[in-house]
Amino acid sequence: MAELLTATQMRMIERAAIETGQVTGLELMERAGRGVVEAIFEEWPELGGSAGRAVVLCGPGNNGGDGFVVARLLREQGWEVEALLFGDPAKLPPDAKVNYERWEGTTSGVADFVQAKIKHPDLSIDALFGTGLTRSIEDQALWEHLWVHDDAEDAWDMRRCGSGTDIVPPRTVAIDLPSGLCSDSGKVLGGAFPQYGRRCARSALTVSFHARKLGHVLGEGPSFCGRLVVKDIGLSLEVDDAEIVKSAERPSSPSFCKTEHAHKYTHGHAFVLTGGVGKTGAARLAARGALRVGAGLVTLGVPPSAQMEVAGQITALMIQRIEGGKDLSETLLDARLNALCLGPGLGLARAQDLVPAALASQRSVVLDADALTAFADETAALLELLHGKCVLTPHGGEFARLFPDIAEKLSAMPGQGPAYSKVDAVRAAAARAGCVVLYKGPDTVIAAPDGQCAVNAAHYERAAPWLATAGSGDVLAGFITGLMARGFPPMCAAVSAAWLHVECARYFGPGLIAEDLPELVPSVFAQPDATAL
Ligand SMILES: NC(=O)C1=CN([C@@H]2O[C@H](COP(=O)(O)OP(=O)(O)OC[C@H]3O[C@@H](n4cnc5c(N)ncnc54)[C@H](OP(=O)(O)O)[C@@H]3O)[C@@H](O)[C@H]2O)[C@@H](O)CC1
Ligand SMILES: Nc1ncnc2c1ncn2[C@@H]1O[C@H](COP(=O)(O)OP(=O)(O)O)[C@@H](O)[C@H]1O
Ligand SMILES: [K+]
Repeated sequence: MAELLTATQMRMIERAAIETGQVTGLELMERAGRGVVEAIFEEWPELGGSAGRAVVLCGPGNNGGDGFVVARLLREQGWEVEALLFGDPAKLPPDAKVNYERWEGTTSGVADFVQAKIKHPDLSIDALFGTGLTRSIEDQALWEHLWVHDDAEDAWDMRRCGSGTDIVPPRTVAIDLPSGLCSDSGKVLGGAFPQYGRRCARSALTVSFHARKLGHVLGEGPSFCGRLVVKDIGLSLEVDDAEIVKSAERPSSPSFCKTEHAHKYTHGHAFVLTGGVGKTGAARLAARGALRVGAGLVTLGVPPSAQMEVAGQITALMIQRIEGGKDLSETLLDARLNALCLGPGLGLARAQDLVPAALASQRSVVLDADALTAFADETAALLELLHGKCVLTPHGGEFARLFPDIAEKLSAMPGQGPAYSKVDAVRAAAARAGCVVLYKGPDTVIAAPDGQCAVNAAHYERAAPWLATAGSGDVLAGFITGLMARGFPPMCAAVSAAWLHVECARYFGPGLIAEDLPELVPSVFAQPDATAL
């Protein structure tokens, strides 16, 4: 699986490579700068044939050092380049200082920017702060220059008139991270000036090194990065760190494949509980999802009032009357019913009755939607009943109801970096719940109580905005239930289902509705090379 690194982990990898003599810090910086220039010409091939004009904003650390490498390499290609340094050259860290000296060009201080020779550059490069940003940017002159970078050309005028704040100007490049973004959380750390609000430099292209950082995929990060390119700088990823967060991808083991000689019960029997009459659609979507991911059998547990409604809507699915918790406990005496799904359209009263019976059975259980909300006022009681075979699938509102203190920490304005992230929050929630928690969103984070964690990012090449449609979360709950019925361990089921969910949406594209999702599973399964990006 691809790793998503924190700033500390990236530094560990870099340090290990330097200390074992594989490479010097200076060589890494050179490779980083070369990677940025390469990415720029890959992104805008039209810039390759001509000598353009570039402004490079360099910061006081190694991110600034990368900037000086880029400045030099562009100049070597005949570009007119102006470098601006925020900070004291004498205080630059050693490798950055060497590259400052190698630059041998004029370097203005950031405060002189208004006198800068190059107006409306072809490229504006943000090498101010990368993984070393630890606090908010308090220098107003610097902050205004970030705006100029962000606002290159006409966007500046539009913003001055108070509009166009979402416009991404052309050819702005961030080295490693857009300055102002916290590399571990994707939260905006930089610039808390009342007249500008809390903002971060927005770039059209972000070029990072070795691996994605968490801040590229979490929270607001993707909206500031533009396109994200990761360049190899020759580091190896052999870090034995259980803390490392993975990027969700197609499972290899257990895999989605079915063995040739198995029969339907080998693949498990999923049981999805529905709400009352007029409220059964969500559970039917989940059940269809469970069937499509390969559960051998799927049965809907319906209250008597909804029996006719459900019977008229299903074919391969089966139906079983479940009036209340007592019925459910009796039904679950059949040990073949091995994975349960409660929540979609269940209704709060019915959830309060059925969830304790479901959890007492010690089966694999997915709790979603109403099954979570029903316990908002008695979370302690729910936490008491949860066990290691459960998966909770809250969206933001449900998460805040179940874990209000954690949600508050997550939404607090960060003062210092690294800021408390969605990864921190979901890990804390999973540890408290003693089971897997999948917190939905374009940056879905999945964590287990032992700290394992994965992010299923629907961003960049994997953007899936059409998943924001009623009922798509119900299908996801069904996917997880179906995979658990098949014997996938909870964490693996949740990560695989989240990955599949986004792949289905990408396969369909615009116009997707929740009903389409289960029907797209065969197409995604048939694509051997659908990969995590
Ligand atoms: N690791 C690797 O493998 C590789 C890393 N590489 C590159 O190095 C970058 C990381 O470099 P880095 O650690 O020097 O941090 P960086 O982002 O330059 O900032 C630190 C400086 O900013 C300052 N500062 C912080 N916050 C501030 C604020 N709010 N307002 C004002 N100042 C503030 C801080 O000051 P201090 O906190 O020390 O007072 C310090 O001076 C990384 O992103 C990548 O581009 C590549 O070369 C390839 C290999
Ligand atoms: N912008 C988006 N990009 C990608 N996925 C999204 C986006 N918005 C929502 N999703 C996904 O869509 C699903 C919505 O689930 P949920 O909020 O429970 O809605 P519902 O209850 O209507 O099914 C989740 O899996 C979530 O991760
Ligand atoms: K930067």
